[in-house]
Amino acid sequence: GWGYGPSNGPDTWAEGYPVANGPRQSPINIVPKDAVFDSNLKPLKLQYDPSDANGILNSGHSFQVNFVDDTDSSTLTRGPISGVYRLKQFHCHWGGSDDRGSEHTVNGISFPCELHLVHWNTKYPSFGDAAKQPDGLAVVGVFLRIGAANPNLQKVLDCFGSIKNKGKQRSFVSFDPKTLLPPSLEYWTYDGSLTTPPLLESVTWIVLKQAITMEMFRNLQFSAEGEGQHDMVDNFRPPQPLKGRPLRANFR
Ligand SMILES: NS(=O)(=O)c1ccc2o/c(=N\O)[nH]c2c1
Ligand SMILES: [Zn+2]
Repeated sequence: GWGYGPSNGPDTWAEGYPVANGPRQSPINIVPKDAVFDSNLKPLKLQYDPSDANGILNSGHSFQVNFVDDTDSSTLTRGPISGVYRLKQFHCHWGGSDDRGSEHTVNGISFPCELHLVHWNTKYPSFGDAAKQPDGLAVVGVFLRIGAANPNLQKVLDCFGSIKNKGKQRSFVSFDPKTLLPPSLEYWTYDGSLTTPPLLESVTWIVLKQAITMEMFRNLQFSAEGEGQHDMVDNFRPPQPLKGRPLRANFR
């Protein structure tokens, strides 16, 4: 299956997923001077219930913290979107060294890590259905830079010992993802896609301008137990062509 190695990485994905060359692919390189300030863009409204946290998994592509999403208890509203989007999961992408790892770049610069908070539009019956719609998903992207440990993110990283290998999962409860957000919620927004196969063009991207700090981790494996050591690093897709899409900002 697809991955991030030389034989199954991002440059090969178009073979199995032709949309990889589509008109609204993600991530992109963000050029702040090309962003258009839009005064109609509202502030983000994130309302999360920590009791919705429901386990942490090594998916073989990233770690993923899953949330119960059968009620409107953890939602994203306002911002560039209309309606109510439910939080389903968050995960990260990171590099094998501190000079790379994020999916979005800013003026061509990569961050060592990027956090994605994945939400789906409740006008559709499920995440799976929403993921097939042009307005189905909204992902909040947060850049992470090396610095002081974030005590809340540390709660996530402290689980990695028990989900080292692909397919491993363990309980993870009572966690508020809002604690992973920076003080400022100023954002860029554009229409894009999932950054992993199936690369569906269903994501309203909301990328925060301000980064949070973290102590870097690199102790997960792509491989299942007993399948050999394949360190989970460099699990990022490089920037894709903008193809004329507008990039908007809710700040000047
Ligand atoms: N990396 S990303 O664009 O945030 C993202 C979010 C949710 C996803 O679900 C996926 N397959 O079911 N891929 C995927 C990528
Ligand atoms: Zn992601």
